[in-house]
Amino acid sequence: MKILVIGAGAWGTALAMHAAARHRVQLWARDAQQAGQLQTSRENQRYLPGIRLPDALEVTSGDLQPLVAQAELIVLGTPMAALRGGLTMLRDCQVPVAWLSKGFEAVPADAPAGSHGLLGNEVCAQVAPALHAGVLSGPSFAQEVAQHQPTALVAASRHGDVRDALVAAFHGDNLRVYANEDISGVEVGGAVKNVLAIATGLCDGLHLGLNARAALVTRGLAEMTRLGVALGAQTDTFMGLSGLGDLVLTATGDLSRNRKIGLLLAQGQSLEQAVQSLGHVAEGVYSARTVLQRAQKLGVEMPITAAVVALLDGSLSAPDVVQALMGREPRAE
Ligand SMILES: NC(=O)c1ccc[n+]([C@@H]2O[C@H](COP(=O)([O-])OP(=O)(O)OC[C@H]3O[C@@H](n4cnc5c(N)ncnc54)[C@H](O)[C@@H]3O)[C@@H](O)[C@H]2O)c1
Ligand SMILES: O=P(O)(O)OC[C@H](O)CO
Repeated sequence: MKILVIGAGAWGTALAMHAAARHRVQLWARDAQQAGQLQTSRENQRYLPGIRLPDALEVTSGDLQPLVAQAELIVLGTPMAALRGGLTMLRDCQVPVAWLSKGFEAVPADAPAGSHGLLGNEVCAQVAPALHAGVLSGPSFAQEVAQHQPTALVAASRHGDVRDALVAAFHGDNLRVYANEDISGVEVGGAVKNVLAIATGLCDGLHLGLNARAALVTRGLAEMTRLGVALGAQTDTFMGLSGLGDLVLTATGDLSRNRKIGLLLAQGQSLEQAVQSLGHVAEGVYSARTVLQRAQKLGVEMPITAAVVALLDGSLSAPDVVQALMGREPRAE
């Protein structure tokens, strides 16, 4: 299969490396200089330092149209902020398209009252309704996939040909890919776990203990499920790879960029300092407000998410966040 991966960050590169063992894969970087450096040095020094790119992987840049015209599967490996543009560019494609982004679109600070950001599949329905598209998600640190460590992913789409193409492209060699039709559930899991990982990073950075972290993960899963079900998702999806699976990984795994943001905030860094020192995208920072806005519109209670938003906004300090969550009225589980 001819696969085009657009975006040479950590995750796009790791999946392109993996697929190159069995398919013809082109990895496209928007920065020609970066593409040239990857192609000649055989290493993505910025995003996956120390890991050699397979010889078969072609790294390229420049005009995307000829590459798009030849591809049998196109994967958008960019952050959520670039998804709308990518899907708009690909809207007339006749081959399956998948994105790797996990989040909701951020709502600009100057957006009119009542506006809210969308999940990837909602963006796709707006800008490319005829596209056969889906998402590849699940618990997966790029670094571990690039080093061939065992990983399980979920390919979610309403279109069977997209699910099949993703399984054919990526299943094998220590990577299992499960198929799921519930794309909204899979996307809500992937977006909300990032926000919750900021909360557990903060919790661990403040040394609140293992009991507190387990409580955040469990009550966070309840929040995630409530929002997903209100958006039309299946409850079972949240017990799967993109729900509980990715929440456990991201909330507890020190490779997580979202968790690192929480840890850095606990050390007293400002949000700007934390984001800058990370050097990678932490989608929870941009999605948190949208998650809360969608929840409020639907009448869904998400106290942990609300506390993370208040922390990111600077309206609550780290100790105040703990007080706000622990001081809530008792309620039934
Ligand atoms: N890194 C992981 O372990 C991992 C795992 C699963 C999912 N994801 C998700 O994948 C998405 C990408 O994450 P990442 O870790 O690769 O990010 P990253 O910060 O490592 O890299 C982002 C890359 O996207 C590129 N980019 C940004 N806007 C672009 C545009 N308009 N066109 C082309 N390229 C553009 C940047 O130049 C950069 O190369 C995020 O939504 C993330 O949540 C990441
Ligand atoms: O590093 P994070 O926090 O963006 O998480 C990466 C992946 O989404 C984990 O599945």
